[in-house]
Amino acid sequence: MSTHINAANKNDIAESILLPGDPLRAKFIAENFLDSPKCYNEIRGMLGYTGTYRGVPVSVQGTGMGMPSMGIYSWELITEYGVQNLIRIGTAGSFHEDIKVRDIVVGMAASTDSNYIHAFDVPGNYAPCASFKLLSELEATSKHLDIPFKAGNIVSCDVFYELKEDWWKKWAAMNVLAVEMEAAALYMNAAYNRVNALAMMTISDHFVTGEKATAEERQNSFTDMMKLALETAIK
Ligand SMILES: O=P(O)(O)O[C@H]1O[C@H](CO)[C@@H](O)[C@H]1O
Ligand SMILES: O=c1cc[nH]c(=O)[nH]1
Repeated sequence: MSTHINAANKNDIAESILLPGDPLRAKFIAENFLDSPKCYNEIRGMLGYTGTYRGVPVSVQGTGMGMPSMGIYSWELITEYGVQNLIRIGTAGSFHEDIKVRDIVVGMAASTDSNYIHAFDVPGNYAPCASFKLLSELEATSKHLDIPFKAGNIVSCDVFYELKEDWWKKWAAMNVLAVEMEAAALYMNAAYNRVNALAMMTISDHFVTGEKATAEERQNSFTDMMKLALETAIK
């Protein structure tokens, strides 16, 4: 048991885990994709489950919104439960016309406006990046399942409701693909602890066209991303 996760034993959580921000997305995945799922965490309603996917143990854990919350869950999963492969499956807002709502975007790197890096006291600007191992496995899975994704730099922001309407355009000018709120913290925690992390997001909002997915879609659909993540997790 750790401060925010009350799994009884270390072995109650698998070595590979999917991390949606929304705990009800975790429940949906457990109920629709895992065999014999068992709920190991209900603290704060941040649901976590372990089951098997095609015979291999896999867990799925809600992480909440924002870097402090992702920071807490990923740190406890890595340092107290020995999790080795952490795959965020989130939603994001697209900055580019050719990256559409329901497309899947993978963060090869995660720029950020947060100061989460202060915890590690590096003497310069740190570039949080994805695990090459997981990214290579995802690429193979994507070809096999014929589920495409776009990979590039994303940005993890602290503020969802920015006051300046065109705040995102400067990130878009640097070819940053999309915004979400957790990947950078996940990548930093994983790097520091020498484990593998990858963040993939389905586009739910579009900054250019104004299109938006519904809350229900963000919770229960986006199943292509779930399949890609599960197949990558069991490699
Ligand atoms: O859908 P999730 O995984 O929560 O991800 C995105 O959605 C939330 C904002 O609505 C933030 O957590 C952001 O990163
Ligand atoms: O952080 C996020 C997630 C989805 N859509 C956004 O606009 N921002």
